[in-house]
Amino acid sequence: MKREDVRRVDQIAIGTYGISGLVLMENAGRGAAEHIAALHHGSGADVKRPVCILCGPGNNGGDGYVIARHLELLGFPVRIVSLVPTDRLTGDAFANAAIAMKAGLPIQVARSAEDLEQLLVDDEIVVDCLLGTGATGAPRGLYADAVTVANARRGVRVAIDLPTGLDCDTGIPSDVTFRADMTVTFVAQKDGFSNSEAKPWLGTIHVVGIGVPKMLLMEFGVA
Ligand SMILES: NC(=O)C1=CN([C@@H]2O[C@H](COP(=O)(O)OP(=O)(O)OC[C@H]3O[C@@H](n4cnc5c(N)ncnc54)[C@H](OP(=O)(O)O)[C@@H]3O)[C@@H](O)[C@H]2O)[C@H](O)CC1
Ligand SMILES: [K+]
Repeated sequence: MKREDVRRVDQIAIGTYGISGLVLMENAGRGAAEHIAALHHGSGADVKRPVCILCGPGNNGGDGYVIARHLELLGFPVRIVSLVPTDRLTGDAFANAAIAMKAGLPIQVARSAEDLEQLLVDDEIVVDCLLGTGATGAPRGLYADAVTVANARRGVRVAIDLPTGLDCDTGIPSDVTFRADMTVTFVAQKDGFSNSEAKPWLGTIHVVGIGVPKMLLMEFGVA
């Protein structure tokens, strides 16, 4: 699907079908958490690798707060690094950040590249909830820093909905693009994911359904 179509599906699911955006976000985050947890089984060790979730200013970041809550339930040590103060979040993202805060999930705010250098460490699962379908152009400022630092760390990288920096309609990566080992994308594959240029940045792709009715998916030709 094209970026604007998947955003339209989101709006219709909420506006016409009456599904709460919180329900869509919960389905997205829970589905993503289950794929991240499945990464662990291969290692055999019963110690679960710590997970660091990088959250941006929008609903892609909002997914990260849901992912954190579900991964904690699955036994993973989780922490959230937000690139914005949580009171800057709005809507469903703010709602889930507030739940995460009340639930005692560790949240740190990164305000500079230096902060990010200290906050991101090796041997973690790093989850990219920085920018999703709301991104326009190459990652700017602190978002570019976060991608650069995350790519430099030794660990497993997971992109949520799309790797920050990758244009999901064309598959063309920016100079600074999150190099994911796995991408969990919502509703349907994004058209750009079929571009071979995108492969090094996507890793293994999983599509997670978020409860959008089949009738609506059929209208957009994805069911
Ligand atoms: N049906 C679905 O697919 C669902 C998707 N979900 C998730 O929601 C995101 C889309 O969320 P949205 O809030 O629309 O957008 P983002 O989270 O991607 O954030 C975009 C904001 O980030 C700023 N921005 C945009 N481009 C850049 C850039 N190049 N560099 C830095 N910052 C950027 C911008 O904020 P401003 O204040 O600067 O305008 C954008 O507003 C989707 O991807 C899914 O993960 C739902 O959770 C479930 C349903
Ligand atoms: K992302």
